[in-house]
This record gives sequence, structure tokens and C-alpha cells, in this order.
Amino acid sequence: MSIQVQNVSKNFGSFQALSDISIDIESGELIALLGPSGSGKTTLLRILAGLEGLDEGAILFDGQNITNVSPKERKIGFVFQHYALFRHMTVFDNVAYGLKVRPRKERPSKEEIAKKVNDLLALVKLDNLADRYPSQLSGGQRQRVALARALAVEPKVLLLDEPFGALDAKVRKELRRWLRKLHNEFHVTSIFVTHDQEEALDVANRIIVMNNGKIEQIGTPDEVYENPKSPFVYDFLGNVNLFKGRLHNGKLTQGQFEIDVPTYLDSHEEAVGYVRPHDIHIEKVQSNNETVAATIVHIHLLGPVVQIELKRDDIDEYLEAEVTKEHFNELGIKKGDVVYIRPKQLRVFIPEDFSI
Ligand SMILES: Nc1ncnc2c1ncn2[C@@H]1O[C@H](COP(=O)(O)OP(=O)(O)OP(=O)(O)O)[C@@H](O)[C@H]1O
Repeated sequence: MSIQVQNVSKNFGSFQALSDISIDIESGELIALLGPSGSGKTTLLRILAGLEGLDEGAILFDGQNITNVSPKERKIGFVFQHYALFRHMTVFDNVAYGLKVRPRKERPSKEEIAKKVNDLLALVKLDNLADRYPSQLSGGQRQRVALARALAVEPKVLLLDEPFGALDAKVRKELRRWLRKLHNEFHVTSIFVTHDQEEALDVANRIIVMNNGKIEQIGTPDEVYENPKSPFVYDFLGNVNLFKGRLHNGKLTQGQFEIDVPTYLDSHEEAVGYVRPHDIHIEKVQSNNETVAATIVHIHLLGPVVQIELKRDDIDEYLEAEVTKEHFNELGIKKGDVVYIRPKQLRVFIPEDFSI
């Protein structure tokens, strides 16, 4: 089912939680709603579910305006952070619940329900635990039951609110795989809320980045990571180094450092160059003035990647570079060495970009 959010605004008293949000979601997408706490993610999800009203705008499912349709009639599956499983029911009964409570005319037969539940439990690899109660399961297993239960009723849309938020990092990773797998199997249009950028980049086919009740950017993980539209998105999606300087004649200047930025021909007294750690090139001998001297203050080995923390020699600022282990070995550098760093790729923002 496709979803259109058209110019939706929502106030709580005098506080504007969502302002003029518009989104087009195609049928079968797996969307991450990403943003800091309070940015409006849950409010938007609740509006989609019909659990919260809206002040302005409309919600369309498959082109039909469902703004005033009840939550029940929207045929939505829900998974929350705190697996709200029925404690007194077994795993099997939890998954079967939504089918068993259907009105008699729509209810599948007992055998059909059993087959469906067993298939779903096999899919989330819990078929051997069907008779257990929620208290006898780990957090990750409970969340898999919650996913199976949400899918049992064949929802047209699956909404997940920080579904893995309460779990530890390793289990979260495992559940991301489940979510992708289930999504590939069922193709249900799914939207999940997260404030974990890695989770969003890893799982979603598109990411909606929210800030202050507004959409900052919508795009594929690659687009939002490699081509952030605003300083906020740059900052929110990964580590970044800032080169604050002056923009003049296609050059960004800061202290001793000057770099050609031919695509930025305007002049501004204040501009900031954003550079990802993996776009910082390190050299031992200065090649030109597009480099700046810095002292290595910390080296952090992370398997195949090496993170290098540096302090600039000209101003009191720190930088972070990321190189492959192989390149690190070639460089032969150590803590305390003075090296020259050069941004390989730099994105310039001017003051008005900060006021989106
Ligand atoms: N029922 C309500 N009454 C008043 N204010 C509310 C209500 N629900 C949400 N808000 C406010 O609206 C803003 C957005 O809240 P929302 O829960 O949508 O944010 P979020 O992005 O999901 O945050 P988090 O990641 O912390 O869950 C917050 O400032 C919140 O305090």
C-alpha cells in the first residue's frame, strides 16, 4: 500500500510538533524515520496509525483519503519498543491472537490459524519455543514474537516505534536482519522509528531525517550519507570535521589553511567546510597549502579501520581521520607525530544553510 502524507501539521497546545510535513511512500518500501529526541517521529507514526489526530493536512493510503478513518479500519500492524506481549499467553497464542479475535465471518479455521502461526514462527526461528510464555524468552526473542504477531493479521502497513530500542547492540543487529528478511518476504510497506543512524542506514531503503517537527531530507541511505542537504543531516549521520573559515573567490580560508572550492563562488565572511573522517588525507610531507599541520594525539585500531585523532597546530581544534589498516601501515605514523592533513572532499555551508 502506498502512503501519502500531505502538508500535515500538528500542535500540542502552543507547541508545534509537526509543521507542514509531506511525504510520498511507495508500496513495499521500508522507511526509517530518523531524528533526535523530540523531533516528531512518534507523533508522525501515531498520526499514520490514526491514534493521534492532525490539525492540518491529510493522510492517503493508496490514493484514498483516510484522515478520518478509525485506527482499526486502517489495517495497520504495530510493534513497539516494549514488546507488549500478552504475558498469560504462550508464544503461539500471542501470534494467533489477532486472527482468533476476528469476527466469525472473517476468521480463518483453527487449522488455517495453526498453519499460519507455525509458518510465521518458523520464519522468525521460534517454532521450537511456541509453548513458552513471554517471561521465558530473551528480549530479542520477545521482539521476534512481536514482529510475527504484527504480521499474522496481514497488515497493509507495518509501523514500528523504536522496535529494538531496549535491546543490546548485538541483539539489535540480529533483529535488523530479521526485519529485513521479513520485509523481503512480505513486502508490507513498513515505517520504523529510530534515533540510531547506523540502524537507519543499515536497514531502510529510504530514510526520512526529521528535526524540530520538520523534514530535513528524504533519500536513500547513500544519498543522505554521501550528500547531506543541510549541516544538521551531515552532523546527525556520522562523524564530521568542521573547517570554519571565510569564503572568497572559490577558496575557503582558515588560519594557514586554504583550499580550492571552485563550486562556491559567492563570498561570505563565515562559511563552514564539512569533511567526513574517511575524506581526510594524511601525508607525512607537506605537498601544498591545501594541507594543514596537525599532531597525532590518539590512534584507535578498529579491525580493518584505523581512527586517528589529531590536533591542528595552527588553531586549537581537533580532527578525526579514518584510514584503512593497510594505508595506516604504509604511512608508518605514531602518536606524537606531526603530519599534514588535506580534505579530499569538502562540502561548504553558509550561514543561511543553518537556519532551515
Ligand atoms: N500528547 C502530547 N502532549 C504534549 N506534547 C507532546 C505530546 N506528544 C508529544 N509531544 C511533544 O511533541 C514533540 C515531539 O514528540 P515525539 O514523541 O513525536 O518525538 P520523537 O521524535 O518521537 O522523540 P523520541 O525519540 O524521544 O521518542 C516533543 O517535544 C514532545 O514533548
